[in-house]
Amino acid sequence: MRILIVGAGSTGGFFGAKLASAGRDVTFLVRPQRLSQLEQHGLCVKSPAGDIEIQPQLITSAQIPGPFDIVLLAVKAYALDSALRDMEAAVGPDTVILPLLNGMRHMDVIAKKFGADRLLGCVCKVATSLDEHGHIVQQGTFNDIAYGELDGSDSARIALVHTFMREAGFDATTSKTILRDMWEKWTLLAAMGTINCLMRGSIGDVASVKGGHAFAMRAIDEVVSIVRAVGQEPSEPFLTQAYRLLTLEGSPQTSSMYRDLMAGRGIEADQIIGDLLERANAKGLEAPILALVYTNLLVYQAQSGK
Ligand SMILES: NC(=O)C1=CN([C@@H]2O[C@H](COP(=O)(O)OP(=O)(O)OC[C@H]3O[C@@H](n4cnc5c(N)ncnc54)[C@H](OP(=O)(O)O)[C@@H]3O)[C@@H](O)[C@H]2O)C=CC1
Ligand SMILES: CC(C)(CO)C(=O)C(=O)O
Repeated sequence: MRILIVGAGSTGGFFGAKLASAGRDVTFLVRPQRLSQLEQHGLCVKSPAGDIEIQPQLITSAQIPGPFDIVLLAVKAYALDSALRDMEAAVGPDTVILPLLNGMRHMDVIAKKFGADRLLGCVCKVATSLDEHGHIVQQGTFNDIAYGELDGSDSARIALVHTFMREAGFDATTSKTILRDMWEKWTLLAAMGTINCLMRGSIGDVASVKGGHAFAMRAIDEVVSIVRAVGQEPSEPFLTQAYRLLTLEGSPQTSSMYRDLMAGRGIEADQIIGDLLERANAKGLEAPILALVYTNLLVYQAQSGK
């Protein structure tokens, strides 16, 4: 089986480097700037679990040789439309597309472009960023990826994807509740992004100051009540863990959107916050904290031009 990873950034590069190190057939679809960076310096992952350095197989859009078995889509939401155009030649009748993107909006966009039958649900949990040399830097050691058919069924192709992904140096699981998993991940991320970006600090920074815990609780409550109304009911174990994680004193946890904001990079304000706010507004739900953080992020985007 062959996988094409679209985007050799912090998530695509991370999982791709692990898969390639485990001997899988991995090709990265990249754009010219990343191509020359990776050709010169290789693909490096700096991790507390051990560094990895590989010489990746790289192609640009014009060099796609034909359909791949799996396409792992690992671009930011604002780069989605152009990435879908660039990867067209890699998608054939039997290709399965696994998107690593956060949120839910991309699912409709991909299904519209390539058909829902080519799309699997997918969630990844890893904390990675690119440093100034283009190296992937992992915070913490968690590195989970889960995937499943959108209708929760068992299928031959899920079994094949799992055979390819498992035992490659990260935690790979199949899920029969992948849509709920994606909504839960979005819940976690929207709440975490709100706490980090509005308060400009890690979960622990916010939890340790007067009023910080109460603010975090209000932000989580708001996101959870919206998700209950517009998405899928989160499970009790997820909620227990989310409230604990997002109010934990001493926790250095930050969301990737916050890390991007602090580094002056582009952010996924629309995909992670705006889309949820829009869904809440469409149902006539109050969402004062989401509205506040969304405006805050739009100001950052307007000021930075990102
Ligand atoms: N980082 C994290 O900790 C986590 C991120 N996520 C989600 O994963 C998704 C990807 O994020 P992340 O990996 O961090 O993003 P990065 O910005 O680190 O990487 C995205 C990569 O996509 C490349 N790219 C963009 N457009 C194209 C294209 N048309 N063809 C080829 N390559 C392209 C960019 O390359 P170029 O240099 O050419 O711009 C860049 O290297 C996001 O939705 C994010 O929310 C999910 C879990 C954790
Ligand atoms: C799991 C988590 C919160 C880790 O950073 C993430 O997915 C993200 O930040 O995008």
